Amino acid sequence: MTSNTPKFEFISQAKLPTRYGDFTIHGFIDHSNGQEHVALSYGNWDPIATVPIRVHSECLTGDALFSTRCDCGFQLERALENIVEHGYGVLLYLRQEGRGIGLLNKIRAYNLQDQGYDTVEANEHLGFDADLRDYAICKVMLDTLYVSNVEIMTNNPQKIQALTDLGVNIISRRPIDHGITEDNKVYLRTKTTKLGHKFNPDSLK
Ligand SMILES: Nc1nc2c(ncn2[C@@H]2O[C@H](COP(=O)(O)OP(=O)(O)OP(=O)(O)O)[C@@H](O)[C@H]2O)c(=O)[nH]1
Repeated sequence: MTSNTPKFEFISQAKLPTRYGDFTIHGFIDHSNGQEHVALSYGNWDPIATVPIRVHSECLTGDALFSTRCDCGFQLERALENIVEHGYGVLLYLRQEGRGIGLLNKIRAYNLQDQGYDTVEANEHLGFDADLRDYAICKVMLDTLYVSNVEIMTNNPQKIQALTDLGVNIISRRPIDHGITEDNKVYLRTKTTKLGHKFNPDSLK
Protein backbone atom coordinates (compact mmCIF):
# COMPACT_ATOMS: atom_id res chain seq x y z
CA MET A 1 0.00 0.00 0.00
CA THR A 2 1.62 3.29 -1.12
CA SER A 3 0.69 6.69 0.29
CA ASN A 4 -1.48 7.24 -2.83
CA THR A 5 -3.49 4.01 -2.43
CA PRO A 6 -6.93 4.69 -0.98
CA LYS A 7 -7.58 2.72 2.20
CA PHE A 8 -10.82 1.30 0.80
CA GLU A 9 -11.24 0.44 -2.86
CA PHE A 10 -14.07 -0.81 -5.04
CA ILE A 11 -12.76 -3.75 -7.10
CA SER A 12 -15.55 -5.15 -9.31
CA GLN A 13 -19.21 -6.10 -9.54
CA ALA A 14 -21.29 -8.87 -11.08
CA LYS A 15 -24.84 -10.19 -11.24
CA LEU A 16 -25.82 -12.37 -8.27
CA PRO A 17 -29.10 -14.20 -8.71
CA THR A 18 -30.25 -15.55 -5.31
CA ARG A 19 -33.20 -17.50 -3.86
CA TYR A 20 -34.66 -14.11 -2.89
CA GLY A 21 -34.15 -12.18 -6.11
CA ASP A 22 -31.62 -10.96 -8.63
CA PHE A 23 -28.97 -8.91 -6.82
CA THR A 24 -25.69 -7.38 -7.95
CA ILE A 25 -22.61 -8.12 -5.84
CA HIS A 26 -20.00 -5.38 -5.43
CA GLY A 27 -16.56 -6.30 -4.08
CA PHE A 28 -14.41 -3.97 -1.97
CA ILE A 29 -11.02 -4.27 -0.29
CA ASP A 30 -9.64 -2.70 2.86
CA HIS A 31 -5.99 -2.22 1.91
CA SER A 32 -4.97 -1.65 5.53
CA ASN A 33 -5.55 -5.32 6.40
CA GLY A 34 -6.35 -7.05 3.08
CA GLN A 35 -9.90 -7.79 4.27
CA GLU A 36 -12.46 -8.31 1.48
CA HIS A 37 -16.07 -7.11 1.93
CA VAL A 38 -19.15 -7.16 -0.29
CA ALA A 39 -22.31 -5.18 -0.91
CA LEU A 40 -25.43 -6.68 -2.49
CA SER A 41 -27.68 -4.22 -4.27
CA TYR A 42 -31.19 -4.80 -5.56
CA GLY A 43 -33.17 -2.59 -7.93
CA ASN A 44 -32.61 1.06 -8.78
CA TRP A 45 -33.07 4.26 -6.79
CA ASP A 46 -32.81 7.98 -7.07
CA PRO A 47 -29.66 9.27 -5.28
CA ILE A 48 -31.84 11.29 -2.88
CA ALA A 49 -34.17 8.39 -2.05
CA THR A 50 -34.19 6.75 1.37
CA VAL A 51 -32.75 3.31 0.69
CA PRO A 52 -33.38 0.34 3.02
CA ILE A 53 -30.06 -1.14 4.08
CA ARG A 54 -28.79 -3.91 6.30
CA VAL A 55 -25.23 -3.72 7.63
CA HIS A 56 -24.48 -7.32 8.53
CA SER A 57 -21.30 -8.66 10.12
CA GLU A 58 -20.12 -12.08 9.04
CA CYS A 59 -21.35 -15.04 11.04
CA LEU A 60 -20.22 -18.22 9.33
CA THR A 61 -22.12 -20.40 11.79
CA GLY A 62 -25.41 -18.52 11.50
CA ASP A 63 -25.28 -17.26 7.91
CA ALA A 64 -23.93 -20.40 6.20
CA LEU A 65 -24.18 -23.30 8.68
CA PHE A 66 -27.77 -22.79 9.91
CA SER A 67 -26.83 -22.25 13.59
CA THR A 68 -29.67 -21.32 15.92
CA ARG A 69 -27.26 -20.18 18.67
CA CYS A 70 -27.63 -16.64 17.35
CA ASP A 71 -30.14 -14.73 15.21
CA CYS A 72 -27.68 -13.81 12.44
CA GLY A 73 -28.83 -16.18 9.68
CA PHE A 74 -32.49 -15.35 10.28
CA GLN A 75 -31.77 -11.62 10.11
CA LEU A 76 -29.77 -12.02 6.91
CA GLU A 77 -32.65 -13.83 5.24
CA ARG A 78 -35.22 -11.35 6.51
CA ALA A 79 -33.12 -8.42 5.29
CA LEU A 80 -32.91 -9.84 1.77
CA GLU A 81 -36.66 -10.51 1.80
CA ASN A 82 -37.39 -6.96 3.01
CA ILE A 83 -35.18 -5.43 0.32
CA VAL A 84 -36.81 -7.40 -2.48
CA GLU A 85 -40.28 -6.65 -1.10
CA HIS A 86 -39.43 -2.94 -1.05
CA GLY A 87 -38.22 -3.03 -4.65
CA TYR A 88 -34.72 -1.73 -3.94
CA GLY A 89 -32.10 -1.77 -1.21
CA VAL A 90 -28.60 -2.72 -0.16
CA LEU A 91 -26.98 -5.31 2.08
CA LEU A 92 -23.46 -4.50 3.28
CA TYR A 93 -21.82 -7.78 4.28
CA LEU A 94 -18.77 -7.06 6.40
CA ARG A 95 -16.22 -9.79 6.94
CA GLN A 96 -15.77 -9.10 10.63
CA GLU A 97 -16.64 -12.47 12.08
CA GLY A 98 -17.49 -12.84 15.75
CA ARG A 99 -17.98 -9.11 16.36
CA GLY A 100 -14.43 -8.68 15.06
CA ILE A 101 -12.57 -11.39 17.03
CA GLY A 102 -12.49 -13.88 14.13
CA LEU A 103 -13.96 -17.35 13.67
CA LEU A 104 -11.61 -19.39 15.86
CA ASN A 105 -11.87 -16.94 18.73
CA LYS A 106 -15.65 -17.03 18.34
CA ILE A 107 -15.51 -20.81 18.75
CA ARG A 108 -13.36 -20.29 21.86
CA ALA A 109 -16.00 -17.82 23.09
CA TYR A 110 -18.77 -20.35 22.35
CA ASN A 111 -16.81 -22.93 24.34
CA LEU A 112 -16.78 -20.56 27.31
CA GLN A 113 -20.51 -19.88 26.82
CA ASP A 114 -21.09 -23.66 26.93
CA GLN A 115 -19.49 -23.47 30.39
CA GLY A 116 -21.78 -20.67 31.61
CA TYR A 117 -20.13 -17.40 30.56
CA ASP A 118 -22.33 -14.95 28.68
CA THR A 119 -21.35 -13.58 25.26
CA VAL A 120 -19.73 -10.44 26.73
CA GLU A 121 -17.94 -12.23 29.58
CA ALA A 122 -16.61 -14.80 27.12
CA ASN A 123 -15.04 -12.11 24.92
CA GLU A 124 -13.55 -10.40 27.94
CA HIS A 125 -12.22 -13.66 29.38
CA LEU A 126 -10.35 -14.13 26.10
CA GLY A 127 -8.86 -10.63 26.39
CA PHE A 128 -11.10 -8.85 23.87
CA ASP A 129 -13.56 -6.00 24.20
CA ALA A 130 -17.21 -7.01 23.84
CA ASP A 131 -17.39 -5.58 20.31
CA LEU A 132 -14.34 -4.85 18.14
CA ARG A 133 -16.13 -3.98 14.90
CA ASP A 134 -15.15 -1.15 12.57
CA TYR A 135 -17.75 0.19 10.14
CA ALA A 136 -15.55 2.71 8.31
CA ILE A 137 -15.79 0.97 4.93
CA CYS A 138 -19.60 1.31 4.96
CA LYS A 139 -19.46 4.99 4.04
CA VAL A 140 -17.31 4.25 0.99
CA MET A 141 -19.57 1.38 -0.03
CA LEU A 142 -22.70 3.52 0.24
CA ASP A 143 -21.10 6.44 -1.62
CA THR A 144 -20.01 4.07 -4.40
CA LEU A 145 -23.60 2.85 -4.73
CA TYR A 146 -25.05 6.41 -4.70
CA VAL A 147 -26.88 5.84 -1.42
CA SER A 148 -27.11 9.06 0.60
CA ASN A 149 -30.12 8.48 2.88
CA VAL A 150 -30.89 5.20 4.58
CA GLU A 151 -33.46 3.28 6.54
CA ILE A 152 -31.34 0.84 8.53
CA MET A 153 -32.54 -2.60 9.55
CA THR A 154 -31.01 -3.21 12.96
CA ASN A 155 -31.69 -3.56 16.68
CA ASN A 156 -28.23 -2.28 17.59
CA PRO A 157 -27.95 1.39 18.65
CA GLN A 158 -24.13 1.18 18.67
CA LYS A 159 -24.20 0.33 14.96
CA ILE A 160 -26.41 3.35 14.31
CA GLN A 161 -24.06 5.58 16.28
CA ALA A 162 -20.97 4.28 14.48
CA LEU A 163 -22.54 4.86 11.05
CA THR A 164 -23.82 8.31 12.04
CA ASP A 165 -20.31 9.24 13.20
CA LEU A 166 -19.03 8.24 9.76
CA GLY A 167 -21.47 10.63 8.09
CA VAL A 168 -24.13 8.13 6.99
CA ASN A 169 -27.50 9.92 6.95
CA ILE A 170 -29.83 7.59 8.84
CA ILE A 171 -33.44 8.67 8.28
CA SER A 172 -35.08 5.81 10.19
CA ARG A 173 -34.58 2.43 11.83
CA ARG A 174 -36.50 -0.70 11.02
CA PRO A 175 -36.35 -3.35 13.77
CA ILE A 176 -35.22 -6.79 12.66
CA ASP A 177 -36.06 -8.92 15.70
CA HIS A 178 -36.57 -12.05 13.71
CA GLY A 179 -35.19 -15.50 14.51
CA ILE A 180 -35.63 -15.75 18.27
CA THR A 181 -35.21 -19.42 19.23
CA GLU A 182 -34.95 -21.34 22.50
CA ASP A 183 -31.23 -21.71 21.65
CA ASN A 184 -30.53 -17.99 21.37
CA LYS A 185 -32.82 -16.35 23.94
CA VAL A 186 -30.14 -16.11 26.63
CA TYR A 187 -27.67 -14.67 24.10
CA LEU A 188 -30.22 -12.09 22.91
CA ARG A 189 -31.12 -11.18 26.49
CA THR A 190 -27.44 -10.49 27.18
CA LYS A 191 -27.25 -8.34 24.04
CA THR A 192 -30.22 -6.38 25.37
CA THR A 193 -28.93 -5.91 28.91
CA LYS A 194 -25.20 -5.50 28.24
CA LEU A 195 -24.89 -4.21 24.67
CA GLY A 196 -28.04 -2.08 24.50
CA HIS A 197 -29.84 -3.98 21.73
CA LYS A 198 -33.48 -3.14 21.28
CA PHE A 199 -35.66 -6.21 21.60
CA ASN A 200 -39.19 -6.42 22.86
CA PRO A 201 -38.59 -7.94 26.35
CA ASP A 202 -41.76 -10.06 26.01
CA SER A 203 -40.32 -11.78 22.93
CA LEU A 204 -37.30 -12.92 24.97
CA LYS A 205 -39.22 -14.54 27.87
N1 LIG B 1 -17.79 -12.80 19.84
C1 LIG B 1 -18.99 -13.30 19.55
N2 LIG B 1 -19.56 -12.98 18.37
C2 LIG B 1 -20.78 -13.48 18.11
C3 LIG B 1 -21.47 -14.34 18.96
N3 LIG B 1 -22.64 -14.70 18.38
C4 LIG B 1 -22.70 -14.05 17.19
N4 LIG B 1 -21.56 -13.32 17.02
C5 LIG B 1 -21.19 -12.40 15.96
O1 LIG B 1 -21.95 -11.23 16.17
C6 LIG B 1 -22.04 -10.52 14.94
C7 LIG B 1 -23.51 -10.09 14.74
O2 LIG B 1 -23.52 -9.14 13.75
P1 LIG B 1 -24.79 -8.38 13.20
O3 LIG B 1 -25.92 -9.35 13.02
O4 LIG B 1 -24.33 -7.57 12.05
O5 LIG B 1 -25.15 -7.29 14.24
P2 LIG B 1 -25.69 -7.06 15.63
O6 LIG B 1 -24.65 -6.31 16.38
O7 LIG B 1 -26.20 -8.33 16.26
O8 LIG B 1 -26.90 -6.05 15.42
P3 LIG B 1 -28.23 -6.18 14.53
O9 LIG B 1 -28.02 -5.22 13.40
O10 LIG B 1 -29.32 -5.78 15.42
O11 LIG B 1 -28.32 -7.61 14.08
C8 LIG B 1 -21.50 -11.44 13.86
O12 LIG B 1 -20.18 -11.03 13.53
C9 LIG B 1 -21.47 -12.81 14.55
O13 LIG B 1 -20.45 -13.64 14.07
C10 LIG B 1 -20.84 -14.67 20.21
O14 LIG B 1 -21.37 -15.36 21.06
N5 LIG B 1 -19.61 -14.13 20.43
